[in-house]
Amino acid sequence: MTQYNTIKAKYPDALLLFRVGDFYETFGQDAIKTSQILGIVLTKRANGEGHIELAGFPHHSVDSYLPKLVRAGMRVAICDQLEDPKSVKGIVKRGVTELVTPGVTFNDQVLTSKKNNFLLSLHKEKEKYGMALVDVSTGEFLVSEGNLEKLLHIVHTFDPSEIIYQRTSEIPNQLRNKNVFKLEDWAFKYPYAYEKLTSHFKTQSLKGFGIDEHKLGITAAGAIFAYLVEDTHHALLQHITRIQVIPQDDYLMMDNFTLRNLEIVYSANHQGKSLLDIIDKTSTPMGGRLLRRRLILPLKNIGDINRRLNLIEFLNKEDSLKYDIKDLLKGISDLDRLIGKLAAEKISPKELVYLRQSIININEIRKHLLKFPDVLAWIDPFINLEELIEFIKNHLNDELPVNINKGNVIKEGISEELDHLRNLQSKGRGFLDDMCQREIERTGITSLKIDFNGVFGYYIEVRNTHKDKVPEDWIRKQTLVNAERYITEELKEYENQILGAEEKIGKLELELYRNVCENVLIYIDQLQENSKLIGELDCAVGLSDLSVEDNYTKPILNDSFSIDIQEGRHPIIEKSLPLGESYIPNDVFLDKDSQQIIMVTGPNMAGKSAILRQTAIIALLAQIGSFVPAKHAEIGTLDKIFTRVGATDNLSAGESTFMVEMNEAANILNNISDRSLILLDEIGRGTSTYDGVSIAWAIAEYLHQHPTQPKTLFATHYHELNEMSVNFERIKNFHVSIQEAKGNIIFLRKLISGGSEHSFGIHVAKLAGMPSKVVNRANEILKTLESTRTTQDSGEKIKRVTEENLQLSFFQLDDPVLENIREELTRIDINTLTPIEALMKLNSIKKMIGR
Ligand SMILES: Nc1ncnc2c1ncn2[C@@H]1O[C@H](COP(=O)(O)OP(=O)(O)OP(=O)(O)O)[C@@H](O)[C@H]1O
Repeated sequence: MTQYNTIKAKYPDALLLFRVGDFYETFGQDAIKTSQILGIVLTKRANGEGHIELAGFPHHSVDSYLPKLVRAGMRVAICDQLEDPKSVKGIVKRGVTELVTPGVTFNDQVLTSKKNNFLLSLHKEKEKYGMALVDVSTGEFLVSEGNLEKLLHIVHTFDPSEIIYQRTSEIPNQLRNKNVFKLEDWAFKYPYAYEKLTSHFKTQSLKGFGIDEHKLGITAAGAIFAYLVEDTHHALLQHITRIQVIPQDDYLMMDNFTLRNLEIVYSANHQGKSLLDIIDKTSTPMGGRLLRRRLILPLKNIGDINRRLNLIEFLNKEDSLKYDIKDLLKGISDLDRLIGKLAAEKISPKELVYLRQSIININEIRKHLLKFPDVLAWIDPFINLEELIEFIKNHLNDELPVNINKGNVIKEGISEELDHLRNLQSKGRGFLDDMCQREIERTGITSLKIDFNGVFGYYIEVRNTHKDKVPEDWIRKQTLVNAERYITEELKEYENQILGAEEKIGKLELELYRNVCENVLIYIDQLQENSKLIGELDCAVGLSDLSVEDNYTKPILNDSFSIDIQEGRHPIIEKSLPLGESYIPNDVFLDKDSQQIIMVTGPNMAGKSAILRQTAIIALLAQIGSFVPAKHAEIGTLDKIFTRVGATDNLSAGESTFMVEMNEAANILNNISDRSLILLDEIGRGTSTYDGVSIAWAIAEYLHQHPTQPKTLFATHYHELNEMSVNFERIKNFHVSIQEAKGNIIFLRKLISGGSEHSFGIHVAKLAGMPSKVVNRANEILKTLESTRTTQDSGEKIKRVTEENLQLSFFQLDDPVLENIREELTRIDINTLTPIEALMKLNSIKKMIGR
């Protein structure tokens, strides 16, 4: 326990797995947590005066238990026995060999194959943040700098599993619910960072990486090295071969709200699907991760986008080639992570087999592609790794065990010594059989046998009845009840050789295996390059399949300021419609100069939001270089997409819904550009009608008059906004059509030019099962309101309707009650009252009169 306490004191924030014999044990608070998370038994053991809690599991189960602990947000320090217990007297030396944290792990069970696992390091100076991101499992290493908004955008985009920051600085509120870890100040020093990075990359300066200017980013990156090497004991980082700046200017920007609202990588509800879920048909982890990255960082450069599109088009045409490639892709493992494990000396022989197979498949793909030289215009050539394949083939056996200790990894003919020892080992059994036979003949003891145990080694066993026939040169070693055990000189010598051989074979194989791994590591750059290309090719193959299966077309990207989509569809909704229903495609045309803002009105449930979102998603898919769900799409490239939806709840952030709505709208207005696409969905609805209409009107006006003239889709129930098109030439009215039949409505879901008069909200309330009393009363009020052309006097009208239709005469009531009711009624704002609130008000009025 003294040894345990000393080690534990060095890792107060981590859960310490303490190796004791064949078990990993936890003690005290760690044991309580471990037993809760893993559902294993918690025991107590006497400890000095009191008791200490204890929970443990067999060491071989660590691979299945460790991920559960890390997934539960634990930092786990693995403390191993550093020497062979057989070779020492007293307490065996122990030490922490690895600290596994949510953001630093190679464990396949903790990692998600199609998602990067980033660790983010933050360094703040004044109001500016330096950020560095590393995925230790794949070797990606990125830096960036910027204000809080940029930081939040990076966090949302890269979704780090863990954040490290300086002990003396404050973590922004918005990141408090993440796994955060404070690091000592010394780790965040620029000279330290510069030295660490240049010595890791073996360069004089960081100029070659284009990050030299990013002082804060470099400082944050240095802290990553401190954390990996000093804190978590991951010093073997050869697979981190470069550091890159996140070039934000190259990408189409979407803020957090937009990423969420368009359900790009996460669906809004648990059962739902995200855009990524719908379009991801990749076969490899590299392809899956790249597609995710592309979706959150779409391109702006038309040339780069077209390279991607042309590759998909090519694959669509070359069907049989695509089929062959897809088959080969399926046999390619997570090359990036295998390379990571190789560098960290954590790769098992079995995984080396996967690596070998992956390279073989890549080589086959390379050969296929060589037949089509045109492809080189769209994807860089794969590097020929035939030599490496040969090397692995020549050094390792075809079938390899999971664990190197199982042996039989290195091929015959590689090491003379190994072959000799193996020979000795395999001949061993025959030697013993021969000796046994010889001794039986010499002594006449027919039941004599030769065996082995851990205490005496090899021995000859003779039953007591034959004791008298034992020759003199045998040395007695042990007496049993019915038998005696002997050793001989010959047996001892054999034992020395054979036992030594086994141990030597183990050691030698391990050494040779490490050698092989080191030699494979020489090819790290080529392997990483091929892995990157596989990601790109896999993305293209997946998107090609998607375009064929779901009838997507190749978009045309240009420098114009318009978006012209014909028969566009919403890719997620079209996949989630009930059987038998098909998505109704729609045309959308937006142009900076002629049709800058489209005011979309139409009944509730008609499909207004769907049209807004599909327009953004189609543009976004086009800019990641994917075909799009439309008959025809011409997109003047966008640099920003903004979306705002009126009155979404954000109570958890401690802000009123309307405040959030206005905050976010303000953010849009302050950041627009001439290549922005803005979706405003019922903006203003979170306040009273008058305020709402006024704000919505003013926002639309502002966007119209803004020199950048950003393209905007504006869905609204404020039909008053249709009047804007009279005075604002680039605002055009459209509505989503419905058909009325016998008091019911049929949703046609077609976007048609012109405004609409009704919202049919009451009809939707009826569909939703609202009590008929409320529905009827709402219809009554609606009729009166509709007879009023202007909104100004509608309140008056409602009041009149209310007074005329009340069945209860106020004059029958006592005066104080009457006063209260009058007051209550005057406080009601009918324009913002929902049917449910109306019912509740009615109920409270009833209570006032004692009913
Ligand atoms: N073009 C379409 N084809 C088929 N179904 C559609 C289409 N557009 C929308 N829908 C269906 O109608 C539902 C409602 O659409 P949406 O949310 O866009 O309506 P809305 O007009 O914005 O409604 P509200 O004004 O109440 O917010 C969608 O969830 C989808 O199931």
